[in-house]
Amino acid sequence: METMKKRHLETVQGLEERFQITSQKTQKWILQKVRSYYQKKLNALRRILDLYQERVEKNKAEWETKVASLTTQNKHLLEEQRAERRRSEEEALQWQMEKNKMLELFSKRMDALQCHQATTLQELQMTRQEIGKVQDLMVSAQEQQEAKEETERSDNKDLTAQQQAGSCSVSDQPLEGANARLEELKKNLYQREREITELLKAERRSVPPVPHCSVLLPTVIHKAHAICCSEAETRALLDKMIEDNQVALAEVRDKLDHLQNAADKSDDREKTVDKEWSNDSILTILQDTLREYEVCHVALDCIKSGENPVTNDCETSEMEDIVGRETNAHKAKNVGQQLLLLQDQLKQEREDKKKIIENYTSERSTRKKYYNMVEEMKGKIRVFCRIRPMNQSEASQGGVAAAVDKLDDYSVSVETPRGPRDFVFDRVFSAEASQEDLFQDTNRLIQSVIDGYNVCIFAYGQTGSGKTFTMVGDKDQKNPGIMPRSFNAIFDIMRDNGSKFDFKVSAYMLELYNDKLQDLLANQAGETHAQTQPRSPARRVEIKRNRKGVVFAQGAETKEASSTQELYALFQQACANRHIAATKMNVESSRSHLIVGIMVESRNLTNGSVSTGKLSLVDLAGSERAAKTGAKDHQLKEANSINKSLSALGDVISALSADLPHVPYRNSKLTQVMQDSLGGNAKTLMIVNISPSECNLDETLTSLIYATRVKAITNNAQRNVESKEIAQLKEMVMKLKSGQTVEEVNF
Ligand SMILES: Nc1ncnc2c1ncn2[C@@H]1O[C@H](COP(=O)(O)OP(=O)(O)OP(=O)(O)O)[C@@H](O)[C@H]1O
Repeated sequence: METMKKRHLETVQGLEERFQITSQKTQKWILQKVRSYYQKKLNALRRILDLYQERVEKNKAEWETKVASLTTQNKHLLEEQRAERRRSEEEALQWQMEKNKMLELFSKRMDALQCHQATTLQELQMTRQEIGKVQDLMVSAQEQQEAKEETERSDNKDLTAQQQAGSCSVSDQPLEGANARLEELKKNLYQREREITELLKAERRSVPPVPHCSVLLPTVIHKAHAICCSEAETRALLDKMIEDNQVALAEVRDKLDHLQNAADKSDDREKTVDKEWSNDSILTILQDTLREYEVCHVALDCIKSGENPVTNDCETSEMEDIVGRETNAHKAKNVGQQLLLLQDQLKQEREDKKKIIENYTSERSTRKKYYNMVEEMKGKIRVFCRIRPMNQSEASQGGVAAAVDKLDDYSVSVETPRGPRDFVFDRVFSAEASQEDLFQDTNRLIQSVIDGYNVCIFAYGQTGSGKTFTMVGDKDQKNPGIMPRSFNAIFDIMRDNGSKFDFKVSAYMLELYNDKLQDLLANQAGETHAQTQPRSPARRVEIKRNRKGVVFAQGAETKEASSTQELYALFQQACANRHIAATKMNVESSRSHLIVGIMVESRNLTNGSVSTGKLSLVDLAGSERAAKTGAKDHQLKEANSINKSLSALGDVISALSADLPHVPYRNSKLTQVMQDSLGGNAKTLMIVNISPSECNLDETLTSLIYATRVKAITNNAQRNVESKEIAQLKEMVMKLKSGQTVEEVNF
């Protein structure tokens, strides 16, 4: 038992020892396992941490670059903002200066007006004095007449009926003349008084404590008009007075002769003292009246012609001759002095008027300039009008007198059977204006193209009115038009900005002939066509619009040009391919619409942004009547197609100017081509060309009405500019589309 117990204990001990050994081993193993598990986990976590750290580092670096680029951009923006502020301050200063100038002009004009008012008052005073004198004269004449009649009745009752009648009518006549003159003078006086009251009222009404040009200008213009009108009225009155005076003078002379004859005869027959006295007194009255009329006549003539009045010895003696007697010399001198005064006043008034007109014209120009600027800012299409010189055929048909007249830089007047009709445009160019003059006002738009705007310049007008001359120039290019001048201007501006921008110029040139778009650059250079024969079909050209609404010609050959010469060579190639033919109205009539598109891409070297401007230059074919141009067969077809497209253009213009919801752009290819220029996002300039001749009056009026409607259309010009990143992405897309490989780009 003891042995069994001992063995059992030994076994238990052994088991316990084995268990301990096993459990120690297991524990170690488990510990090892756990350790290696956690070690692995730790390693994995370390790797993840490393990765995260790597990423954080990378992100940090990226953010730092971004922050750096944003800081630079911000710096640029701040600089730009500062420059902008400086510019606007300068502009504000300029505006202020202009405003001050206008105020100064206004105050000068007010002075002139006040001067005019003072002169008019003086004139009134003198007219009153004159009326007083005439009234005195009338009273004394009437008294003399009554006294004479009294004497005649009592002392000389046997005077012949004929003599009585003669003397009566003779003595009544001057009174009637004087009465009429008095009435006229009174009328004149009342009118001047009314004018002055009105002027004073207007002045009181229109002068606010701090005058504002826009409020004052209409009043000033109104006053200037009123002065012009009053001057014209005064002239008319003066003419009438001279006329009446002449009639009265002739009548008095006749009567005087008649009376003298009668007196001579009666002298022979009956030489009674009473009769002599009577005839003498009548003669004296008549002679005095005659003298007065003569003096009046000379005075009126002097006033009218603006000559010096009778003041020096020689002239005084002339006056004395007119007056005829020593006793009247004194009177004549008085009249001479009055005339001198009147002359001075008249001279002063003329000078005032001249000044007012000058001020008015300069102010009108300034006003129009600012008005145009505001209109341009609003996005209004600008319209210039150009009058062509009269050609030989017009001169032979309707004479050299023009039916169209340039009133000033902004208005043109057309003489219609119903009277003159005026049209106002952004600029009006007369027949004498040179190509240079016209382009000076167009140049600003070329800068806009470089800045990334879409610009369209097109010429419109009847056939032979000078569209091609304006857009292209003459045949031998002695007077180049807008197109070649624009090419020069583009490259000039590019040269000036070469240090800040990288430029790329490309162009397409199309013609719209018989409602088909033809690519004028698709043919080989130098290849010319039989001018009226249709060309072999080239690649199909279609008009498309991009997402921004900018029109482009899909399928048209777009060629790059690196200099004016290269661009001009392309243009010459296009012109050589154009359809031109002789018509009755024009020996070189364009039978198609010419469309030149020049794209200018400018990459800003500082911030990498890219802007793309497009200049569309359009020389439209002329509207024409078959009867006038003598079109037949295929020329008639061409003319119909031209008129159809122009009528579609007219419909688009009508819809846009009337703000209709639907604009029928799709009715013609021409309107599709010009969609972004009319009511689109382009800055547009229309040049309406007109003939000066009366024989083209209907067409001229139609063109001007058409152009006036275009003036009402508003575009929404926007810059086409993209950031560096977008430009790069676009470039990549283009390369990928054309199958090229692209390098990875870090933004
Ligand atoms: N301002 C101008 N000064 C001198 N000559 C001019 C002027 N405008 C036009 N001409 C001349 O008048 C003629 C007709 O002009 P042009 O060919 O430019 O007319 P058009 O309007 O283009 O006609 P079409 O619509 O038929 O093509 C040309 O000989 C041209 O040289």
